[in-house]
Amino acid sequence: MTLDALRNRIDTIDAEVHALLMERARMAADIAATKGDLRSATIIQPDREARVLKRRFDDHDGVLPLPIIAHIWRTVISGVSGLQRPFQIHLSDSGDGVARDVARFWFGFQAGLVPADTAASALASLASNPGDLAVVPLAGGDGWWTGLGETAHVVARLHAPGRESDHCFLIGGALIGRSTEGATLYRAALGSTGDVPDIDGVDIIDTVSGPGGAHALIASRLPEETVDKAWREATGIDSRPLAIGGFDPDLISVAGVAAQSSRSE
Ligand SMILES: C=C(O[C@@H]1C=C(C(=O)O)C=C[C@H]1O)C(=O)O
Repeated sequence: MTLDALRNRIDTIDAEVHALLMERARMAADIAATKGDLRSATIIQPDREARVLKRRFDDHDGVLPLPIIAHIWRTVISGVSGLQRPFQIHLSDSGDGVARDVARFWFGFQAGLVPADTAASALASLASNPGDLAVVPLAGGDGWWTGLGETAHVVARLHAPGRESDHCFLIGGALIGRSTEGATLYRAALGSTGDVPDIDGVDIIDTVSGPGGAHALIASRLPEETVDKAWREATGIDSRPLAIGGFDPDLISVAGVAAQSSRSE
């Protein structure tokens, strides 16, 4: 085939892909109408978004590396979500650009980013803008996650391709759907010694100690009651671990595989 003929074929494919994308985007209005109240946490649903993305990863077979597929779909999902209810992303960046990279990869360049000086101020912005999201790096160790609970919750653990050791948490305001699949995250009190218990099926993600005592950020796929009982037994503390969100470990591991495949190209 000549170059012109090949380019004509690309033009035809582009028109088809574009028309299908617009058809998907037009569905946003019907979907929002079905969901009813626009001020509800059903508008942006991290569980459904994760399932859509994982289906693309599972079906993937072709020459385009997975991170490109992930980025395209994340941009589309972000756009379709924004058509239902506009939102902004509050960024707590420790100066290394990790949170910004993660936000751009997962939400595209069209998403409005609002820089925040600290994780705490990004979370405070969610309290006054409950339909917004925040991207906050775990690194830094100031235990910002102790501020999660009523007005904000973890909806995903993310990283940008090629930066898979730099985890960020995606935090949703009160009007963002809660993740119910995968692992639940808890804020759990530690004893005065700060000793961290070793419990099967419970991962310790971070610890912090401050004026309010020592706390651990833990993740588990076990039922809440099981985590509560095991934690109380192991620490001897009469305090229920507080669920502060969840994330899908499978999603991040698939994205990790995606990142590796891009590096080996
Ligand atoms: C379209 C929906 O709304 C949002 C957009 C999604 C998408 O573009 O696939 C998925 C979940 C929601 O965050 C939906 O709930 O299905």
